[in-house]
Amino acid sequence: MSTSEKEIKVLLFGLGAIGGFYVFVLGRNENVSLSVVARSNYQQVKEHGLRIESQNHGDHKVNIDQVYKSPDEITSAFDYIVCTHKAVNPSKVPPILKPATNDNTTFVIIQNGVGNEEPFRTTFPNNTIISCVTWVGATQTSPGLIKHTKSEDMQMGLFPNPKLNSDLEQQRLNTFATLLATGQTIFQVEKDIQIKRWEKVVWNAAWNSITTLTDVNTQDWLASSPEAIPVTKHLMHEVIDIAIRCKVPLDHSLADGLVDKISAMPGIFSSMHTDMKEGRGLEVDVILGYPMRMAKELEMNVPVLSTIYALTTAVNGRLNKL
Ligand SMILES: NC(=O)C1=CN([C@@H]2O[C@H](COP(=O)(O)OP(=O)(O)OC[C@H]3O[C@@H](n4cnc5c(N)ncnc54)[C@H](OP(=O)(O)O)[C@@H]3O)[C@@H](O)[C@H]2O)C=CC1
Ligand SMILES: CC(C)(CO)C(=O)C(=O)O
Repeated sequence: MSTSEKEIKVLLFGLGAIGGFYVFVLGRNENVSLSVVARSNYQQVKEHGLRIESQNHGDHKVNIDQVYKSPDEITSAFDYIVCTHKAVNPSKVPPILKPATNDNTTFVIIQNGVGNEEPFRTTFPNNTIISCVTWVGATQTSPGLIKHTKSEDMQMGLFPNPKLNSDLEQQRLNTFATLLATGQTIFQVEKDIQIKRWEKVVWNAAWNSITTLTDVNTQDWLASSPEAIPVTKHLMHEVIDIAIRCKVPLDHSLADGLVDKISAMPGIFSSMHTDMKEGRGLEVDVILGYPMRMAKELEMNVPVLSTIYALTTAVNGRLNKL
């Protein structure tokens, strides 16, 4: 099928570890015309393409139709823009995507954190947003090479737009779900994706910040002192309390469940730890900052979250000066 015959135009913005994985998945759809915006790996991907080595899917060269250096080069609108950049400066990216959009463009946000949708809704008030929580474990080990572990799952759902017809939004969600199914990845469609976003942020607020602040993996952290587990659970309970006050119905049993889950896994680091090691800015705002802001607005006392937020923000400040 030639590019002009393909029916669904998809742009992926943020071609790193997670972006590389989902480009691979979407590229398995013959009817998708697939474009990417690549930055540090632009030259490599433009000249030699993108490769994935996946413990679940095998080794592949990824099908990409068009590689852009910046959205400024784009002159027509896409049906879907999949955003897999790190949310380090959440409100900076949506405005730069404007050349690739019109009111029919659906945004698909695949990022850790909470509150990620708000800057997209502010910039694009007439558009559909699909919000996704991924449990894919992946790293870009060299420009244009994505290594994917066995970890693979995703939950997705609408960030409903009261200005739009709900059938239209549902249809856009269903179409994207079909692309993921044809791409043979694991996912579930959720009625209330905010529950999954906050559940994941309880996980990330703990493990991403602790691995970054200590530079030890999760197993070594848990065994490091008798305080490690109670402190971690205290932090998780504070984030759960904030979610509940924000009317997202989490259950406090989640904290025990997440500690049991990590205890059963080999020691891992996190995407935030990778950023720290690479000297890049951290996703403090969406993982710790948004819950912190909500806690302040609601006049809640969250001593462990405040401490972890202050320490991680200091590390982020140091990295931003490098
Ligand atoms: N990696 C993982 O295992 C997991 C990650 N996540 C989440 O997924 C999201 C993506 O993470 P991950 O793939 O690891 O991140 P990476 O750092 O590997 O990839 C992000 C990509 O976005 C690009 N990018 C960022 N800003 C811009 C910009 N302004 N213009 C063009 N390109 C840009 C980066 O380019 P450049 O290389 O030039 O910086 C990079 O290629 C994050 O929210 C993360 O928390 C969730 C679960 C697991
Ligand atoms: C891969 C995983 C699930 C590990 O906690 C993650 O979300 C991250 O590193 O940000």
